[in-house]
Amino acid sequence: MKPDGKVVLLGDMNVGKTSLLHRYMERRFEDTTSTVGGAFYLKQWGPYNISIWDTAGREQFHGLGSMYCRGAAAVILTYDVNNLQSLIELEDRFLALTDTASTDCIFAIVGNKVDLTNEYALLQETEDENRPEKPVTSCISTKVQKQVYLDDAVALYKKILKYKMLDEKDVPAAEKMCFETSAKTGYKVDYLFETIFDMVVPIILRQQAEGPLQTVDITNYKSAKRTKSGCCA
Ligand SMILES: Nc1nc2c(ncn2[C@@H]2O[C@H](COP(=O)(O)OP(=O)(O)OP(=O)(O)O)[C@@H](O)[C@H]2O)c(=O)[nH]1
Ligand SMILES: [Mg+2]
Repeated sequence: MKPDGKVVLLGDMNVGKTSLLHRYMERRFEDTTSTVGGAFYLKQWGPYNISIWDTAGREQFHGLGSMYCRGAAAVILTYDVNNLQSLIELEDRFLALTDTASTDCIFAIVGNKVDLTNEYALLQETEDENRPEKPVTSCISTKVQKQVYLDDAVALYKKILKYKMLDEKDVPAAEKMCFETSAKTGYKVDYLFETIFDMVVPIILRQQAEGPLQTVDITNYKSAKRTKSGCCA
């Protein structure tokens, strides 16, 4: 089965890429083990099958990153809001891996683990009451001051546009493409993936109009039905 489009999660080890994808696809937060290589889930979105690739953040697997990004319609650059270095790494180490992505690839920047910050209670209050998956109130009292703010992510988004030589008016606004999430509570996880899938559809249509997608290596295919997390060999 050949996916119609491809979304790739990139970012440093331990930022929560596997947990985000697991939360979205399996509706759960579980203990993970550090990813080895990469794995993908298939998500049906309307008439399209979108593959969502989880990659390994560990340095030793870095060489694989550009292979996973080949032909990608969207790249989700993930950092941990409590770890400034994880944002810096996105620019220093991961951005270059996206050179193999589709020319009209969209970029999202995602700060995960907001549940650990002292801002989280406030964020929850502003959440829509009718959301199907309301975040559970955490009882952890060891909240910390965030290390990375949305403005920092917006600044990175603008640097990406520069790097890609894209004009701000030709791409989605930075404010729309910078997200803060919690894989642990589910905060904004559906919103993140579904915003991106909607944006990927026109890219799929364009890719299909222009000819077949590059072949996707399915040796690491992970069925969406399987529940074991961290199983990426
Ligand atoms: N509190 C909190 N912990 C999280 C969250 N997301 C992930 N974690 C924890 O952070 C650790 C790393 O999560 P992973 O999802 O394995 O991170 P990863 O980015 O896939 O790491 P690599 O596979 O090594 O690249 C695990 O202990 C998770 O339980 C979150 O939103 N909140
Ligand atoms: Mg992982």
